[in-house]
Amino acid sequence: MSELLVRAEKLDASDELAAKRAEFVLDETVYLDGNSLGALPAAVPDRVADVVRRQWGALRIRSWDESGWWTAPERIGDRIAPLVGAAAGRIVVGDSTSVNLFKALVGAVRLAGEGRDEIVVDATTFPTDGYIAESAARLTGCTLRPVTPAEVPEALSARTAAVLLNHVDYRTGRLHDLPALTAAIHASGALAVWDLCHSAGALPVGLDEHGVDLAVGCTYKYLNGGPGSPAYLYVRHDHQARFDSPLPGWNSHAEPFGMRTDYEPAAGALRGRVGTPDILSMLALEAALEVWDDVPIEAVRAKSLALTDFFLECVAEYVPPGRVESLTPAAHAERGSQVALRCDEAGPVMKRLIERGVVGDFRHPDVLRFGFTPLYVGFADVERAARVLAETLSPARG
Ligand SMILES: Cc1ncc(COP(=O)(O)O)c(C=O)c1O
Ligand SMILES: Nc1c(O)cccc1C(=O)C[C@H](N)C(=O)O
Repeated sequence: MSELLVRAEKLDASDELAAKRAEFVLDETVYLDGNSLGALPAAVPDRVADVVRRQWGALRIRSWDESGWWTAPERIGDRIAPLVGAAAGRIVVGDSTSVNLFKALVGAVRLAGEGRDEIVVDATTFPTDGYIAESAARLTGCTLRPVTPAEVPEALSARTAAVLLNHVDYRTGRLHDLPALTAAIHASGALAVWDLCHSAGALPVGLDEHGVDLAVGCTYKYLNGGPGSPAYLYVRHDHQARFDSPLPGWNSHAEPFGMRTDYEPAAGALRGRVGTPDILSMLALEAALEVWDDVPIEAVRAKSLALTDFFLECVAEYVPPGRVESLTPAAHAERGSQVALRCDEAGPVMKRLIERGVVGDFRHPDVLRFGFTPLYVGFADVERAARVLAETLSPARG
């Protein structure tokens, strides 16, 4: 048995989160794609069956009250809140990340007020963020300034209304300095809008502590809510009374069943609601979030760093020199919960890895992406993934 495999087994034996794996539906596959679609928590199928058969099938319309359907967006928001460092009443669940980005960005420009007519956006961002920022800029009469996150401080000026950044970059896995960038944005008088898709559920975020103005995130990655599960919107407490959503709907009205022609926004984060929530997906997410009941996010972060450290070490040991190059920073303070390896022929290489039971993903043009979800990935999985990668890249051994 190799020295690394012996170490992997020791690390698994002392892993305080190891038992969590049993709360997920998994097989022999090494699943390193939870940064795209989280695995299925075992509690979800029965809950969904109950929602469909009893809540919808038997109770029908009564479930809006009796099964708590109407208040689900705020209730589930409160469940996500501690994972991203927010107090209750700051987060509302619903719609997609893309839609929430639109609400947050236009809302931020409206909060920034007169004279501020620029939106700064991460030029390396996940595409949807860039598209939404461009449209939000056009609709609000702002100019869009795409810059790299490192260039943000020098791009800020008295004209900046809002800055949209990713906490963790989807391609490289780089973790950006949310406290420092938020402070710099505030020093210029602008609002900070953060996309937490690749950090929520993988590491502490500290939204309230760092005074983040608005934030959005998806729930189908590290929060394991399921394909297309609803996203969320965070609105800082002292902005809530002035938050002017560009998508006001009857669900965010102060008196939804008053059916009034005039719009009066509800108080609190539920101002971020729009129309009828997607109850089946939302209640699947609620069941999925139960795995977090006894898990501190700090423990998840510690294991995540140990997993990515160990993966980088195994890759350095097993993979022939020069075949891959890590795009993910070595420094813990700059690393999310994934490792991105640049590799020639990355598409076919990932295809072969998947055929051999190691599932990561390929990102155009040359990136192998491996996501490490500490709730269900172990150290022996990591060793196996690096070993199979090495065999895949060394035809004589593969
Ligand atoms: C950073 C980031 N933002 C947004 C999205 C997607 O948003 P939506 O759920 O609206 O497709 C993703 C992933 O798909 C993402 O990685
Ligand atoms: N949302 C996705 C989907 O509907 C299909 C396939 C992949 C996704 C993803 O989430 C991709 C992911 N955001 C990424 O980081 O590349």
